[in-house]
Amino acid sequence: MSKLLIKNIGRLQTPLGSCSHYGAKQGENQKLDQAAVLIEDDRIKEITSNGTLPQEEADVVIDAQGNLVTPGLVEGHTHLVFGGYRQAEIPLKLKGAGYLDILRAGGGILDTVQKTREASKDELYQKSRGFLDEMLSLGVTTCEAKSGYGLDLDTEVKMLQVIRELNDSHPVDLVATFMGAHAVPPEYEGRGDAYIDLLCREMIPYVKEHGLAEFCDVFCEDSVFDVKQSRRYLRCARENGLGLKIHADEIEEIGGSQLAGQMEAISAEHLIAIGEKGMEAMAAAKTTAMLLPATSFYLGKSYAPARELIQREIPVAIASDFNPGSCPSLNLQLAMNLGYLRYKMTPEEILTAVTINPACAIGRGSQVGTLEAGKQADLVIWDAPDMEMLCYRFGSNMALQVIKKGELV
Ligand SMILES: O=C(O)CC1=NCN=C1
Ligand SMILES: [Zn+2]
Repeated sequence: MSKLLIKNIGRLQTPLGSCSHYGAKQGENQKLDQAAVLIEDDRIKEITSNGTLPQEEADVVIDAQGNLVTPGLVEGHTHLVFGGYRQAEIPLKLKGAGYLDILRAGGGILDTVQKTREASKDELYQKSRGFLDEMLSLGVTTCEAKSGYGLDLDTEVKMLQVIRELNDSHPVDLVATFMGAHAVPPEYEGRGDAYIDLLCREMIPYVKEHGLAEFCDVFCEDSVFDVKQSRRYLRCARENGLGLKIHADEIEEIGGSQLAGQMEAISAEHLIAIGEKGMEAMAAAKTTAMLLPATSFYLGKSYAPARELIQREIPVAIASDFNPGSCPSLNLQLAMNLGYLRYKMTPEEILTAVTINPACAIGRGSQVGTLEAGKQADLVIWDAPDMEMLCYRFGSNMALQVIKKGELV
């Protein structure tokens, strides 16, 4: 049994509990000064404060040098696994082409689909492993990853197997989401309903039977999948015992966030264009709003109404949305900065939004997302005295040391 002590923690800041926080609770953090954490194997054993230390001896001692310590960051929304890149879209965007214009012209997601179908599993594995190494160095200790660049069974399975193999081999814990309804593949062009039939008849049952994903996600958007198609796909996911997520109201408001609330989806993602009815439905269902501010930044779009979502007592999470098309940045710290500067969330609300709330939105709220005895020992020692400094500084990696399952990584 190994024992690790982290001492001289100037400030230990964490949400508490295993449930998502909303409304006034979005900003509720425990703040302990002059703290210490005793870790036994991969679990937190004891937390002390005000200069006292745990009684038990430790094998290894880390001096946090008076810095801030928080839970490891939980990245709640990525398209981590993909072939190729889409840097060629930038000149088009800068000339005014919209995200959906590029998709309708057969580029965008479908460009990545072609490159992902062509890529070998090992090539995808190595590339994604490199991204995870970088995310870990930024303080991310748990990460959701979606499929959705295959749009045929073989390639979707290839992507989900890459996620499973990364989860087995990399320190970062991964949670897989099947997103076969990311776009209509070329071979089904103009036949979206028939593709939804294929997803429901063949792909979702296969994914469930082989334990390849815990959630299903759909891109409910103008010119992609409408509410009717999204509902049919999510009903099939629910019948197969998979959790429900939905890319909703990213570009146009077509009713995705309303559908999320009506179906009691665990989360709805993007919400830049969310309206009154969508907020009402999500508030009633306590569906988590997974906000993606770096995508707003990159697309030059407006920002989701985070303050109103908090006011409506909808749980708010913040994620990177790392993907080759609408957000080629995996930096969750940047998303935190944008949460401060553009969503006008407080540092406490932001900490909740990148720890316990995304942990709950990917089914890991009882294991990670807070620093408490019994939780998994995933922590970050920051080059900052407090959360205000962490949200204020941007462009640098502020993570000094990352502890994953009780080990310095
Ligand atoms: O464009 C992409 O590859 C990722 C994306 N899916 C839905 N919105 C963005
Ligand atoms: Zn996304």
